[in-house]
Order: sequence, then structure tokens, then C-alpha cells
Amino acid sequence: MIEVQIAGAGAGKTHGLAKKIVAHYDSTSYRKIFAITYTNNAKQNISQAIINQLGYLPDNIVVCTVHTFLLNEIIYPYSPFVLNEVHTTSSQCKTFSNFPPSKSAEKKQREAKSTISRLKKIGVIHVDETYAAAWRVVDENYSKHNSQKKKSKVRKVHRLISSAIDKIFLDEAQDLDKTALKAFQTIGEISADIYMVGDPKQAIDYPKDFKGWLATNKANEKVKVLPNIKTSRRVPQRILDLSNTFCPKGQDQVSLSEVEGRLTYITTENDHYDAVLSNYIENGSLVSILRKEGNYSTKQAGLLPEFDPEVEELLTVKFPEYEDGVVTYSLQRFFASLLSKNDNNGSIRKFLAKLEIPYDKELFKQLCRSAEQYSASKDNSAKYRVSSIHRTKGLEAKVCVLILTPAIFKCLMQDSVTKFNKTWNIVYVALTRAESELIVAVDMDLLGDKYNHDDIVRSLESIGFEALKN
Ligand SMILES: Nc1ncnc2c1ncn2[C@@H]1O[C@H](COP(=O)(O)OP(=O)(O)OP(=O)(O)O)[C@@H](O)[C@H]1O
Repeated sequence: MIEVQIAGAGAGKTHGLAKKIVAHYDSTSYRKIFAITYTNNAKQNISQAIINQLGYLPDNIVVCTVHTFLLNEIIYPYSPFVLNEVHTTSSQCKTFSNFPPSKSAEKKQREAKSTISRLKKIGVIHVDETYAAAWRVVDENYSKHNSQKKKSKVRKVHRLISSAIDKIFLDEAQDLDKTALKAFQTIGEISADIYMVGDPKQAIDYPKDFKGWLATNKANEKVKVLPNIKTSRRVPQRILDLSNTFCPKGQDQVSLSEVEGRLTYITTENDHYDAVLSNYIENGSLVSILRKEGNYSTKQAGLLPEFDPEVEELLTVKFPEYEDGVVTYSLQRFFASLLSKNDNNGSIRKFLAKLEIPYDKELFKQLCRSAEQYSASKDNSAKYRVSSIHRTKGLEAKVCVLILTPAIFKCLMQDSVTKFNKTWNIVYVALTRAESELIVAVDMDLLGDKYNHDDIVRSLESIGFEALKN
């Protein structure tokens, strides 16, 4: 059985999910309850909410990300049995390199495919394959389960899942793609009950998939959609008045917050722009932008280049006296320091020379991918380090700052844009993070010559924003 709770931003979905888990929890049961979500941020929120309500996190309540759940509970244990595919670990290494710059899209695609199948041969599943692999394990309709013997293996897997898992609580279900939804549906219908919460309006990665899945299952007795919650505990009414214009008909939210709320803007014509923005960034407000652009970078500090598993193996055998993890970490740091001083090719050459590893074309390609992935995640030239809107999903702060870019401005003004697509949903997410004030930061350098300062200010004021007072 699958129960689906749909609700808008700040309705209390995550909080309610934790409450349901606590109510369902039975300290005498050996079976596990899984609280599954999409990001590590959300994982922490759920764990904290359970701890707040129960006082501790019991051993048989497992809070994990979707990928961890599918890998540890479905793919690693059962894929050898039903698919004859053994995976012992996963990798999120980059699957293709952009080097040389003239490389065609098809060639990159071929390289990605070959990386994934090479990894598979050594028992490593690439994270991009997780949903499909999980679905193949649990669905007897998969074309290769084409005999009664194979189908009965799948049924056996469901019996095992059923004996190990009590119930699955799934947060942010709108972030799953079609394949993952199919996999969870199969599990929910056959082996373990699922309670899922989601908001199709916040579907940023696959804007159509969750909505499509709900529509397909309208008449399915095993998928029960609960009445939509139309209140928001977080977002003040003043801000909802704007975010509601991004909701489908009949899904407007009403605020339960006692805060009146403010919509403000600040532009680079204001001498205090830099000080105001820097202050909000430093004091932990949610400051976000669509993607890194101009003076604004979006990556986390402290990332290291990720090696392919084969490269990792090659490097760790060179230092048998140390633990593998220590060797990998040290060499990642060494490679990162080379990359910060040299171009990618020079860094790879120096890296191999220092380790006395002879040049090999395939190894060079693999290190190129690691270097590119790392370089893309670093941007020291940007003045402001902010978050992507993507990463603010599920988060909240008293004051939130949204950096205006042309695409966001166009969508915010609903100026001949497609409704309910990715950008539309992104704007809805950005509008609904603040508990008290949403500030739009207008950087005229970022917007470019096509935009006129006074026109932008007039437009923002027409939808309820007022100038931020110094
Ligand atoms: N029953 C409740 N009692 C008190 N506070 C609540 C309750 N439910 C939710 N809240 C608070 O309201 C805010 C929004 O809740 P929550 O994050 O669960 O909403 P959400 O629907 O998951 O939001 P989003 O769609 O943005 O992910 C949080 O600060 C949460 O602590």
C-alpha cells in the first residue's frame, strides 16, 4: 500500500513525516523503518525531528538518502541473485572527459557508456545507474525476467524485503524520476508499505515525472492520495500572495504564520549593496542564485577531486603500508594542490611523474575527468559564494536573498514563459524559503545591457516588492 501526502512549501511535510515515523515506531519490532530523503541536508532535518520527538534515534529507524537505500537494501543484496550482477560499491566519478576540446557529444556519450560498463565489470555501480538497477531487481515485468524461474526469484526478493522492512517513509518524492517511482511503487504494492510526501510544484529535476505518476495511478487502489494540505506554517501571507501565483488553480496556500512578512529588493545602485549582501552571506541567511554566474559562485568549499575506482586501486597499491583511505585522501589533496597551480594536463603529468607511474592513455583520460570535475567545482574568482536555489530546497531561514538573473526575472514577472516547467518550479522554491523576509538582489552587471534599472524596480514593485531600507 502506498499513501501519498501532497502539500505546498512549508506545509509541514518533513515535520509531519517525522511525526508519522514516531507514531508508527514499535520498539519491540526487529523490522526496520526507513526514512528516505533526497539530500544529506534533508536527512539531518528528519533525524533531528525524530530526536526532538522521541529523545533519540532508535537503531531500527534508518534515515538515509534514496541512493543509499536502493544500493544497500535492494541492489547490493539482491542484484547477484536476480540479475546475476554483483555490485559491491558505487562510484560517482565523472564518466566522460571534455578533453580534447573538439570532442563531439556522441563521443562523450560513448565514453560515458564505456566508463559505466567498465565499472560494472569490476563490481562498481555508477550512481547514475542506481534507479534503473533497483527497478530491474524488483519488477518481474523487466524484459530479462522472461521465465517463471526468473519471475519467482523476484517474488522471493519481495518476501525477503517484506521480512526485513516494516515501512518506508519517503520525503521529497517529487525529486524521483519515472524509473525510481516505478521501483518504489513495486516495493510499496508488493513488499513494504510506503508513506510518501511531496510537492509537484517543487519538482526541479524531473518536473513532469511525479505529476505523471500521480495521474497514472489515479484509479490504482494501492496508491491512496490523501487530501492536499493547503496551509503553510513557514511562509508568511505577504510572501504567499506572490508564490500563490505560481500554484495551479485551487492549490493556493494560506499562511498559519503570525509573521506579516516582507518582500524587498536592493540594487547595485545602492552603495550598501555589497555590505548588505556580504552580511547576509556571512550570517547564514539563505542567499541563492539559479546557477553560478558573474561574481557569484555556488560550489561548496573543501571538495576534493574524485578518482575513478580503478585509479584509486592503482594508487593505493603503491603504498601498501598505509590504509587505502589515507592514501586516497592524501593523493586527492596532492592532486588538488597541483590543479590549483597548473593547468589540468600539467597537473596530471606532474602527478604521475611524482608517483613514478608511467604514462598510459586510459589513465590520463581518467585523471582528466577527475581534474575537470574538480576544476568545475572550484571558482575562486567569484566575489560572493552563495547557494544554488537547488540546494536550498527543503531549507528555510528568517531572511532569504535571491540573486536576480535574467531567467529568474522573466519567470518572476511571468513574462511570456512556460508555466510549471523547471524554471517555474525553481522560482516557486526560491520564493518559499523565507520565514519573514525575501530580498531580491538586483546586480545590474549580472543582468546586462538589455535591462534598465528603473524598469526592473518598477516591475518588482508591481508584484509587491519594496525597496530595502538601509
Ligand atoms: N505540527 C507542527 N508544529 C509546529 N511546527 C511545525 C509543524 N509542522 C511544521 N512545523 C514547522 O514549520 C516549518 C516548515 O515545516 P517543514 O519543513 O516540515 O515543511 P515542508 O512542507 O517539508 O517544507 P518544504 O516543502 O519547503 O520542504 C518548519 O520550521 C517546521 O519546524
